Amino acid sequence: MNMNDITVLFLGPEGTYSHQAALQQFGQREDVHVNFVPTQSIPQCFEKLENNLSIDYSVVPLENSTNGQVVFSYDLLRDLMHASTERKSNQIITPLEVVGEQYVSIAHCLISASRLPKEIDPLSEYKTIKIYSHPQVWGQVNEYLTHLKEICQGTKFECIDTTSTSEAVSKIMYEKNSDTTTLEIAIASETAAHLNKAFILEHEINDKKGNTTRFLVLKRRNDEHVKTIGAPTQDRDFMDINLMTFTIKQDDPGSLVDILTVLKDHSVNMCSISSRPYSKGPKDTNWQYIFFIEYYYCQENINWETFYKDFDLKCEAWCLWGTFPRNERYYK
Ligand SMILES: O=C(O)C(=O)C[C@]1(C(=O)O)C=C[C@@H](O)C=C1
Repeated sequence: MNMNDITVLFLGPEGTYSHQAALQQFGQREDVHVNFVPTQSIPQCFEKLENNLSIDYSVVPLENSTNGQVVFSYDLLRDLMHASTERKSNQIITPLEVVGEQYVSIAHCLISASRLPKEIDPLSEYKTIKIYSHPQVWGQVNEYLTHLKEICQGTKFECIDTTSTSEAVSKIMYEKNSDTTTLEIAIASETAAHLNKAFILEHEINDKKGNTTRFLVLKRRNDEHVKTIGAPTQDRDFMDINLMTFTIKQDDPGSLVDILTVLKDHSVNMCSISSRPYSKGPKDTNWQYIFFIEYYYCQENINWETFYKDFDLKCEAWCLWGTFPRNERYYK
């Protein structure tokens, strides 16, 4: 492999929405050769990037415009913060950082291994219909599945999780089902159907047209070799975003408000906030949370040094995941 090659990991196999995100981020590059490498799970996108120096980037889904957080990714960010031992005061320095974001349009199709006599009409003839897809998808096609169940009143439906949407198509194509009373179908993109030479029974079955998933681009922190890609630049029209996670002094009344007041006092404009359950160890009490915030990072009028000092005083622990340019697709 050439020194100028870069290797990008994504949730595979080819044809997933994560693959599409990786192509959008790196596919146009003419200065380097990009190797796109599929992996089997979102945890592997983190683990391999951290430990395998031949991997330069990972692209992971973060949130969907219809059904919200991709909890697998949120929890992996949380767990990595928790496992990291490098610390400056209350700031935790993780081995991975975020250097970019991507937005992919989600257009799910109902897919079968072979052509059915009449698109979706004959589905009611099956005793059982097994539908395979990535768990994130069920909340994106809820209304469609309800409608399908109404058409097929006598049919038993089973929704089966796969590691990705494209993997769902591979499953129905290559794992032969000899039971003629059971139909196995998948929900995935048109690209996944074409790559596997499968048949599309119905296009655009997601409940909301314009459904979009947001992805993060990760790399090893301070990896100079790949520093240039996705790093914030000064001469762009788009804003830079910071992603931060933090935990609060749980039993102090007003501790979350105190932290958010630091943003207000420094005129830092927050653009998202969410939380996930958090515990430091098996003996920890339930109902503790880690918070994820994003804010616009523009230099004008803000003294970032004092901002981070004040932030550090109010948090139990915090981690700055990186500064990255707001992707132009955000505005579409
Ligand atoms: O299975 C895929 O195709 C993926 O890339 C994963 C994923 C996700 O986890 O959100 C990506 C986009 C869609 O929202 C559904 C699934």
